[in-house]
Amino acid sequence: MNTVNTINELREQVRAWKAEGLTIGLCPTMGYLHEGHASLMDASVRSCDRTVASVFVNPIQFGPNEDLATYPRDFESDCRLLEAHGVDLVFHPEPAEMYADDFCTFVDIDVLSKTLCGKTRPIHFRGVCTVITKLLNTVTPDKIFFGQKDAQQLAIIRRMVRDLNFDVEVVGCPIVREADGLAKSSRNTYLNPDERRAARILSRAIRLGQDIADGGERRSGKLLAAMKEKLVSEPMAEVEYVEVVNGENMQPVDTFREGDLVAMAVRIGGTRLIDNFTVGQPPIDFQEGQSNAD
Ligand SMILES: Nc1ncnc2c1ncn2[C@@H]1O[C@H](COP(=O)(O)OP(=O)(O)OP(=O)(O)O)[C@@H](O)[C@H]1O
Ligand SMILES: CC(C)(CO)[C@@H](O)C(=O)[O-]
Ligand code: BAL
Repeated sequence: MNTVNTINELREQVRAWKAEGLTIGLCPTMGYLHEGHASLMDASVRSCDRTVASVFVNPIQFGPNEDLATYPRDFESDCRLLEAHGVDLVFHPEPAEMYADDFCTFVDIDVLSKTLCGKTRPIHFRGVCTVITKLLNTVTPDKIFFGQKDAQQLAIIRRMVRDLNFDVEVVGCPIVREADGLAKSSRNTYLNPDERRAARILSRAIRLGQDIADGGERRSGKLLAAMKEKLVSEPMAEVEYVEVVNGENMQPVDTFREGDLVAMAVRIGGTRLIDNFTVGQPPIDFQEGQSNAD
């Protein structure tokens, strides 16, 4: 596995592979990798001849009061995971390589970025769309892989690719969870043991929502009321939002149907966690009694 730090080196490697007729998969990440990220690498390695992973904590997608400075980083451990999962090339640029001092071109997306996480993170998706555009223009992959954990991000990238005619297939990968149901996330490392236990409430509320939807309920208000009640039963949980939105345009719906998205952001202590399910997906599985939080 090779590591490159510059756009030019990345382009050079990609050109050589393309000259050989090889297909390329791209997995963008912010590092501090776990099995959720590994599932994207595995999907790419299975279906593309070569896999590129990027490890870059993208400063322009963080708001002024967010955790850019403290975001966890461990590039050596990331490389071990990437190599073990068959990644061919890691792109690990410095911020200055991606954003020159006079950088002033952004890719912004309307409508889909105004709901859910976009309400409290108003510049976030502009930062994501801009960095993904730069990566797509450099790597020109056949496929790009994203996790369903960041469901709004995935919907936004699908729309950006469609609206701007990028010649790439966007592949969404299922949420990978801990044994006790918590969605794997780099930010889980911020949780102290009590908070980690409290964080189980997100997946419990997801499972409750799935059971209610599977039981035939179609009124968003009823579903959300039950999920909120479950979430606030955990004293450490502070609900930012729980919403039901159309699975494609991310706009709220009063009555939901298969393919719609039920998404939440919840603070546990100081840590903001997200989770979601798509209506019609099989119920999530977790072990009630046994937990790696204990
Ligand atoms: N548990 C997971 N299951 C599946 N995909 C995941 C999971 N966690 C992250 N991903 C995906 O990995 C990619 C990179 O995500 P990122 O580096 O932000 O990791 P993260 O663990 O989600 O970190 P954060 O703490 O920022 O939420 C994204 O496409 C994201 O959806
Ligand atoms: C897609 C991404 C790597 C862009 O910086 C980031 O938003 C993430 O890790 O989900
Ligand atoms: N996975 C989303 C990256 C972020 O929260 O900035």
